[in-house]
Amino acid sequence: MTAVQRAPGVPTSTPKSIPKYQQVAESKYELDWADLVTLDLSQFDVPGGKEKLAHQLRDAVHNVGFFYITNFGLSQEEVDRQFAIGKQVFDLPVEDRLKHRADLEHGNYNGYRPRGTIELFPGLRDNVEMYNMFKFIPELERSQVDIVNENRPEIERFQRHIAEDIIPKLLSLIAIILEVPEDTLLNAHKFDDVSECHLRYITYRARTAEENEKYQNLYSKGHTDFGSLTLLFRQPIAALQIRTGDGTWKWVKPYPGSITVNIADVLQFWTNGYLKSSIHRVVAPPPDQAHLDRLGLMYFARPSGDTTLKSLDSPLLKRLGLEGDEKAAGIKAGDWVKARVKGNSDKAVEGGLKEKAVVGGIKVKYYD
Ligand SMILES: O=C(O)CCC(=O)C(=O)O
Ligand SMILES: [Fe+2]
Repeated sequence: MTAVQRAPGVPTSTPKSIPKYQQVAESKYELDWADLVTLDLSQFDVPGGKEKLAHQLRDAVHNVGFFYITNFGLSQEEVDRQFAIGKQVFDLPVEDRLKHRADLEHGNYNGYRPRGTIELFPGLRDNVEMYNMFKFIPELERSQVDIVNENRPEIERFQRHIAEDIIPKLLSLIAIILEVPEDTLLNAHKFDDVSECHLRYITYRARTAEENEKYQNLYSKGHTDFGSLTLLFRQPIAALQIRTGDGTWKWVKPYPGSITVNIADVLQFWTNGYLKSSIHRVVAPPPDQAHLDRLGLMYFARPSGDTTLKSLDSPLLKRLGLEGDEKAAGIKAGDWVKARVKGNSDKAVEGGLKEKAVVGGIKVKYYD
């Protein structure tokens, strides 16, 4: 394993003990769940396994943009330790987190994003807080709350397993689908390269029934993610919904031992739309969970900042006639992500924002 880079002043003492995290029970409500495929990543290294997984994934990444993975090499105990650390971070007085606020105004997500940064409707702000930890490499070092410093080796091991094992497997499968050399996408996602990849602790503070009505039950507007792949560790509080081709919303069921994965913008650009950066939103949980603060754990994979959004040279895309629209070719992936982060600070408009210019004349859509 690569040596852990320690930031100056990071204590090396044994971390203080943290209460075990207890995941809540699933909702009893039978919701309109999305039907998503599950990839068993333990099959990746068996002979012929990759090809089978790629075959299984093809429709999901092209038409749906969401799927589950299982057997990804992290135990529920290791995952729950991250939830436990995340809980400690959000249990701190807000002033402690604010000392490590991300420079959102310049499109930088590294650090704490306070509640209320996004205006969902005019005068109505969000209930989301995030603590984003970029890769622990010297160029991306920043100050952190003590609880993160104290548990840094464990957080880094977790983050590295995702970045150096799970993400490469998924990117290889996508390369197989696109009929490009298996390391094509991987080469743009090296751990030591500067990128916006991050591990995120996130919490949605519960709202009252009156608040939910005012907000039309919306916690987070329908959006696409900015980078290449998003991993959402199992979250038993139902709230995530994906938008299907016919414009209806389906709930994402939290299956034990799974991670929900979605395709994000950069993969869509690289494939001229063949891979679907799919629209999702977060809404108030069903009545038996609506009173609970919803803690989440996510990983956002994003390519090296200096790669561009130019589409890949892929035999599959050629056969499908999906080359050509090169509006995005000159845009750097890092600039795209920064512009989208910055755009989150824009004011809400009366009647709902439907479309917003990001960079290079390219627009994204938003949904209530
Ligand atoms: O909290 C969730 O379930 C999804 C959050 C999300 O879509 C995001 O942070 O981009
Ligand atoms: Fe998202």
